[in-house]
Amino acid sequence: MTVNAEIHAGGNTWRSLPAAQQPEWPDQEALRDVIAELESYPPLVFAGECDQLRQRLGAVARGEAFLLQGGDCAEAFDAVGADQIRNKLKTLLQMGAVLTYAGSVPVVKVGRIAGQYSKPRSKPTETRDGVTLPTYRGDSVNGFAFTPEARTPDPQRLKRMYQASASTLNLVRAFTTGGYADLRQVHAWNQDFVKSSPSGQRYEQLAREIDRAMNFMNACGVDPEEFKTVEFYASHEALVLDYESALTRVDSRTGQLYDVSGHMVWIGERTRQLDGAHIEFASKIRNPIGVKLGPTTTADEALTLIERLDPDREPGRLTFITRMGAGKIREKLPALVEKVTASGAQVVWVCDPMHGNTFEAASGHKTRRFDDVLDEVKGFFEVHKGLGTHPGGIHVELTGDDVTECVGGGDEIFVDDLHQRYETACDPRLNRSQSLDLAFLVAEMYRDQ
Ligand SMILES: O=C[C@H](O)[C@H](O)COP(=O)(O)O
Ligand SMILES: C=C(OP(=O)(O)O)C(=O)O
Ligand SMILES: [Mn+2]
Repeated sequence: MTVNAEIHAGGNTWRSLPAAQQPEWPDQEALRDVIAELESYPPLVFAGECDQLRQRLGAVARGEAFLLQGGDCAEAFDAVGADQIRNKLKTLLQMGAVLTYAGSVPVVKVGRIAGQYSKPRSKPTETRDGVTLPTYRGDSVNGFAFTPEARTPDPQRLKRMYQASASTLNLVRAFTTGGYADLRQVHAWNQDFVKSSPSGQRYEQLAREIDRAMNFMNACGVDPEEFKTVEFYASHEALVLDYESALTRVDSRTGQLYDVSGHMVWIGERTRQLDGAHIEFASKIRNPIGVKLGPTTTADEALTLIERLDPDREPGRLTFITRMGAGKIREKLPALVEKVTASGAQVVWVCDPMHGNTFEAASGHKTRRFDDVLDEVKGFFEVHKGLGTHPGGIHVELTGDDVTECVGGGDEIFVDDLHQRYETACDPRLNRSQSLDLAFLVAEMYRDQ
């Protein structure tokens, strides 16, 4: 074996360990063919970009920047269109502008985008009217329609995941470097929104202030081209390990392994077993890694995760994304933060205020209350303030479209409205107005910190 082949084999050590939440592909030979094809595809990201994001996250870990990570719960193949991608990006850029300006902090912008196609589920099957079928596991695995054909896992979908990720990332790169994301467009992102929404009007006020600040900087001689491009990164849950490891490559510069399916990947609450395949896989790659931590996480588990994933204690390598629920965060988070801090590790602490606050409305819709989301973020800030640690960022499920999936917000959505535009393939997302509301409130919390 050549040195590189040996190192690459290191990317497959997970295969001997139990892997939770993997699809039951009916045809193993078809799966092997797909993996071989994926292995021949070009990388979606460059390892150097992953390093750059790790450095940016290092600044977050040191308390010098804030992470904004957001996007769909589950991206869908039929939503890979210019309008949807632009709306999501625009929402994240607007939130980033609010946080940077009103929170006075550099914001590292990372989408749950261009790869967020695979879902862990709480049940393996779904029953409707006495018919039981495999549960929907994301467009990378099976179809959302409730038919035996759609719900049968099909490995060909992994190739569509790659293609959908590539198209999405291509447009995101075009927008963020080609002028659309130019800070001087700060008003243009809001044009369709300002009249119809209170948060849009509040944003417009802020955009005017940003304009004045930019005019001031121009007058001082700052080159306006400085504002032209935005650094934006792609992230997703590394769930289907056959896909992730097929896209894991040896970096020619360093000889190290990178998962080139996205800049950052995270391990979910349901797959973070210390002796499981997902943590093993993540331990072998150099990308920045996130791990979701739910309310049952013990401090010892968090410390072992650090040993496994960040043995060199490198700020920016490991992000803990806590998702405790509004009712539990104040009780559960302090012990984790205290013990991790005492161990000398410098992780990024991020609040996912979505996944601990999901409930089913009487109508049957899975939903979340904006006030619970906000309360969890508040609890997160309170805990970090109390301990003198840095509240490093937020991780949210959102979309740029005016959906009615979460209740509450300044432009209030009521439980009775949920059916109007409920479009998510999995979890309920904040719509654009709710996302902007959240950004303003988080900016205030950050400033008060
Ligand atoms: O983000 C995803 C969901 O939280 C996860 O798939 C669990 O959802 P479920 O309980 O509907 O399966
Ligand atoms: C499944 C998800 O989260 P968690 O692993 O925290 O439940 C998710 O982020 O969509
Ligand atoms: Mn989700």
